[in-house]
Amino acid sequence: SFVSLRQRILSAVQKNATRGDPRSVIRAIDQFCSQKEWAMNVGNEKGCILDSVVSEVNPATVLELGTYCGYSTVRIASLLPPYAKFITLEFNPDFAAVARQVIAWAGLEDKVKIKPCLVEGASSDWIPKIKEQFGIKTFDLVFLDHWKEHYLSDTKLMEECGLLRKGSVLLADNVICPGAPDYVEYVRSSPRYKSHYFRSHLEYTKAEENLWYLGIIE
Ligand SMILES: O=C(NCCNC(=O)c1cc(-c2ccc(F)cc2)cc(O)c1O)c1cc(O)ncn1
Ligand SMILES: [Mg+2]
Repeated sequence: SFVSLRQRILSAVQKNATRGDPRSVIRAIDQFCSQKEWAMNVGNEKGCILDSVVSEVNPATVLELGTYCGYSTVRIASLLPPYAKFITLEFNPDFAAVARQVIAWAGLEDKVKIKPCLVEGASSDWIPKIKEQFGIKTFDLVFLDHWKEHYLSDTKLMEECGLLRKGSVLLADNVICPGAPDYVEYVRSSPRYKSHYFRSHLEYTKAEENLWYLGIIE
């Protein structure tokens, strides 16, 4: 019967990565997606930029919007300090099902140290509930990688829900391809944000892409 791309990615992880070794899970996905089939993981080039931002911010609270197969979830979770709280939201239940298994294979599900809490459902439904559900006041880091047309509305929603503070960092994937022009326009013209971008390429291709970094200054 037909095996979906997400299932083939999971099989590649289970076949080629070592249980409990997050780096081998990342390597297995990158090898599959560069040698066999393209998939919309953030990839290794942008992934190294993500790693450097996570290491610099050293966040106690992280929100990821758009889990997909859990590739960036594993990258982020493997760099977090033991006390960190990490929530990743995925709308698509099929993606979430694969991500749970990829995160478990990396050993991050079991580790007391970090338990990325994978929440299924629309970000706009979940964002207003996060404070009470997870006992989180504000996020030190938000990684936006979900529907590109929801970047702006979800950022405004996070502001309204008081989930962002002075010093919070937002990192957005795909501001060029597929693109989030309204989001870029809003944050660039807002006095609340100091923004700049990291030049990179669309995962597993040579197409120009940027990761858009936002520091909240007010
Ligand atoms: O979050 C959901 N989809 C993934 C968002 N991510 C993307 O769409 C995405 C796309 C691309 C991309 C780039 C070039 C190209 F030719 C095709 C796709 C790259 C990326 O790096 C992404 O991150 C989703 C799905 C659904 O059915 N319901 C609710 N949410
Ligand atoms: Mg992306």
